[in-house]
Amino acid sequence: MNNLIEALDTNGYYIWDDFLSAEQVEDLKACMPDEWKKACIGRNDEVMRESSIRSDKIHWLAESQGAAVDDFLSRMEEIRRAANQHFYLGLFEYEAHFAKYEKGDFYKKHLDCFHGNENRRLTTVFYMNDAWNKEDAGELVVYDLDGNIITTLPPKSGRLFVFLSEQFPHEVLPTNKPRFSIAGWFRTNGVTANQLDIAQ
Ligand SMILES: O=C(O)CCC(=O)C(=O)O
Ligand SMILES: [Fe+2]
Repeated sequence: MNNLIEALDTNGYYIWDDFLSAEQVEDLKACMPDEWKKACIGRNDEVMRESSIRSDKIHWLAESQGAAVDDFLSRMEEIRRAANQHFYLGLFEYEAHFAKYEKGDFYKKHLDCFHGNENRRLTTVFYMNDAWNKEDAGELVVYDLDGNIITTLPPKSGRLFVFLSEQFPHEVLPTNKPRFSIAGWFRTNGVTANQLDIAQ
């Protein structure tokens, strides 16, 4: 946890390898649904099924989806507390979804705090893909606000990537095989009536 806080302070992001064990990853994958929804982009009142921007499918995390999900959410709660304690970020909510990218799926360059999601402050992406090889592609490419590439991350099992949502545009390159992850966001305030989370 100290490494995370230090790296966020210095660089604004942190790559936490082996955040969960292989066994824990398997338990989490077992909590994934049989049915997935096409991911959306846009404000709640003008939700676009914009398959030219992203083509993954998602399923929101909630309580009672299994012990592994509960454990994952409590680990995120620890991160939330530590971030608040050190940075006074005032984060008080975490929302997250499983994401499934099938062969050819991608998510073009974007910031996570776009229209209607301005209160997303800290992003987490957790990967659940065993034996990921270079030819499998599907890397996360992370940029700074000037457009320079900061890092290119294979979606390696057990890896948690944490970054300040407003500072790092990023994209998921088309994957050559099924790619599973949990993307999540710590927010600064609650969801209001006319500004429900947009990605459904
Ligand atoms: O899966 C990833 O590597 C990142 C996903 C992402 O950028 C998002 O869901 O906003
Ligand atoms: Fe994103």
